[in-house]
Amino acid sequence: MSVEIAGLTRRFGAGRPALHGVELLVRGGEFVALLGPSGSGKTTLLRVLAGLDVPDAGQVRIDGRDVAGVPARARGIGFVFQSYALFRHMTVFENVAFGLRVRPRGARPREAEIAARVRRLLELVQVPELERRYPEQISGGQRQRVALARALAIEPRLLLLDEPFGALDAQVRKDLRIWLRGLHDRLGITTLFVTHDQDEAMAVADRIAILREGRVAQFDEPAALFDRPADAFVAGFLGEANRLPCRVAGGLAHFAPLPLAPVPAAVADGPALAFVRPAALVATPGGEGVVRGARHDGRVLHLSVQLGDTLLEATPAPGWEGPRRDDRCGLRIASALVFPADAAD
Ligand SMILES: Nc1ncnc2c1ncn2[C@@H]1O[C@H](COP(=O)(O)OP(=O)(O)OP(=O)(O)O)[C@@H](O)[C@H]1O
Repeated sequence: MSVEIAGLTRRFGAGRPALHGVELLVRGGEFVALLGPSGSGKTTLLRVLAGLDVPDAGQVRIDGRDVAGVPARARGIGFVFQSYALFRHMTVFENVAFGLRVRPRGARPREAEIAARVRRLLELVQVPELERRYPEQISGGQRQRVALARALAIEPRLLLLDEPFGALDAQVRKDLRIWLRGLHDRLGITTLFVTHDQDEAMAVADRIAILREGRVAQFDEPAALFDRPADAFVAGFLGEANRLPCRVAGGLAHFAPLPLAPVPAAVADGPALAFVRPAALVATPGGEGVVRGARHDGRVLHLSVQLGDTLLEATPAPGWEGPRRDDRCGLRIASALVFPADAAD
């Protein structure tokens, strides 16, 4: 089911709106992550989509239909919010059955059908043996699976997940996100997923919407966001990057007084800011830099290099075996993302 969001604005009192003209077009069956700094409006956006909050302006269309005035329960949306924990006084079974039991009489399935559907869902989320337990008797990861089963019980057309794995440790999170993506692919439900975790967003989403101060800064595939950020905010927000003030003249960014060769820059002449990923800052033996730290992450070696007063994250050139602390080195920029300084943060 597609989701079209146009000009969506939500204010809470005076000051900057929580949502400030959000535009987003999510295709049916897509898995979209919403990523952004704290307070950028991610949760507010999900709440408005779910019908739990009302926008001051703008439109939400689900499968082409304007949902303004449609109450949450009638929207056919499943959600897993951190704040919507499982009901503690209900068993796992009753938690999952809840969404079906509260339906109006005419739309409510018969008891045998509810039971069959709950068991199918518990199989689907791989916790069929837990149906008689209470939430406090199962693990955090199992609770999240049950919460998801509860959200899926109403056969939603759209699934909204707000940091569903937030409280879990790193390995469980990883396992669950892979599993969630597989589940999404099997069921084909359009999914919007809020996360703080860039790696998580990159790993699960078809496309990522980067939110900033209540607006969508960029909405694109993970690799495109990384390689072709729309602005300095996105370039600095996603992944690691060295930020190097520079001056652009005639299509080249110059880094004086730092001893770095100029690089091509497609921006107007004037002060600018270059973002250089550590992998694109190549260190070679001998030169004006000094290796201050070397760290292996199991795959590649990361160097901290002091150049003048600046500490930069770099990568040794192929063939430079085992650079050590206090070694001298030179640096070469293999590629940079350059933005005019006045537009940069
Ligand atoms: N009920 C509310 N009353 C007043 N202000 C609110 C309310 N809900 C959200 N806000 C404000 O709206 C802005 C956006 O909040 P929101 O929770 O949507 O951000 P977020 O991106 O989800 O943040 P986080 O990553 O920290 O969860 C924040 O400045 C927040 O303080």
